[in-house]
Amino acid sequence: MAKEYSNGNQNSPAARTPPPPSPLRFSKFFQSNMRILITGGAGFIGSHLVDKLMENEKNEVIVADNYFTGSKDNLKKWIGHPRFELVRHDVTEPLLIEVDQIYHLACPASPIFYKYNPVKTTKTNVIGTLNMLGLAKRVGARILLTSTSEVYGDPLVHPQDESYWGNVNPIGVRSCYDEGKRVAETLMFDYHRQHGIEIRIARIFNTYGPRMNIDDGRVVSNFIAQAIRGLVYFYSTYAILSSIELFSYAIHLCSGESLTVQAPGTQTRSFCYVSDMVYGLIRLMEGDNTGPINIGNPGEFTMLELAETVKELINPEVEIAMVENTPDDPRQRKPVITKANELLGWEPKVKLRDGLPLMEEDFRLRLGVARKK
Ligand SMILES: NC(=O)c1ccc[n+]([C@@H]2O[C@H](COP(=O)([O-])OP(=O)(O)OC[C@H]3O[C@@H](n4cnc5c(N)ncnc54)[C@H](O)[C@@H]3O)[C@@H](O)[C@H]2O)c1
Ligand SMILES: O=c1ccn([C@@H]2O[C@H](COP(=O)(O)OP(=O)(O)O[C@H]3OC[C@@H](O)[C@H](O)[C@H]3O)[C@@H](O)[C@H]2O)c(=O)[nH]1
Repeated sequence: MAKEYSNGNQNSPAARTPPPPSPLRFSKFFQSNMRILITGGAGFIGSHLVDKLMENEKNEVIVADNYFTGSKDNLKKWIGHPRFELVRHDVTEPLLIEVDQIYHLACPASPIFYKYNPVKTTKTNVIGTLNMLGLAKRVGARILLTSTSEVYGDPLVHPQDESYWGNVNPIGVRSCYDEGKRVAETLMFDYHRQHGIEIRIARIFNTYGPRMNIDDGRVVSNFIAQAIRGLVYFYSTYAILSSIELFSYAIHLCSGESLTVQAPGTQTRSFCYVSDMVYGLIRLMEGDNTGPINIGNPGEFTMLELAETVKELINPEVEIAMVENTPDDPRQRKPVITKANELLGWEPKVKLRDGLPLMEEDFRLRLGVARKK
């Protein structure tokens, strides 16, 4: 008698049994426990996150980046590693891969770069985040968005905790970034509520450290590069033309390598060292809370105080110059980190005075300027 069910019958129990796993499942080839996508992983924070995640041998890391502000150089130690893949990809286009977690960082972070092509910045934040949420939905991945303190705009509440809704100009030159990130947060929560996607949102405050672009334009990288370049110009000229040192000093003053404090200089920021940031992001991804959660260092400094600190630590000779500011510059920023502390067991460890010299070393190497004995 013919078998009642055959494999060809789509309604048979046999046909409904899932197929056995690939015979390569237990082969000698590497099988990771966790495949992690990092968009924007060739950038400053992203590349440090790659370093940390690659330390775990059970992780396989894929970076997707269009290299607008990032660089393969930041990842050179991983290129060719069997657990690492680097893909040139713009997140405004869909990406079809299979991953377990997505750290979605892709977006220029420095004001001069995000203002360079504001329409593209909005597209990156909105379409890019939609695409990554679509990917998370298709494969059931958990997704973390690196949002920003800029969602608080020019805050009327100080310090800022996560319940504050912000004071953002919707039509200003910074809006592509600020409003772009606010929409990205909205999309994250709507995908969470509507489709059950597992989301995590970090609100990052000004972060600094090695590998920032030397011409990034943000305040810490500007001041460190200016202090080092100021030194090289002064000392090299001094060494060669010691008899006319006054002349060389005059040239040094005219060389533009003063610390450019944008007026009024009393505006404040809180600076987080990059290793603290990366640890916070991983704690958030691995914990149970959706966020948004502030991740930043609550130490608060005026830009004049920052300039004085850089001057003292790196180049006591360098001048401080007051220059014109840009529109909509927030007057104050300081995170409340109670949520990060209580929910993630996280707090920053590196003080500004300890982090600046670590960054100085990296900038000296890249600028080819040794510390003067
Ligand atoms: N560094 C900070 O102080 C800070 C503060 C708040 C939020 N953030 C957020 O953290 C993330 C990383 O910041 P960062 O300081 O490392 O900046 P970064 O500019 O060094 O890195 C951003 C990366 O994203 C890539 N990128 C930009 N647009 C892309 C696109 N359309 N498709 C694919 N890749 C793209 C860039 O090439 C770069 O590698 C950003 O989302 C930023 O908004 C950073
Ligand atoms: O050379 C400079 C550069 C900047 N500044 C001042 O330094 C302060 C900080 O400016 P930055 O360019 O470093 O960045 P901001 O803190 O304004 O925003 C940054 O932090 C939040 C992130 O989301 C963004 O990555 C970035 O926009 C501003 O008040 C600015 O006027 C200077 O005084 N001199």
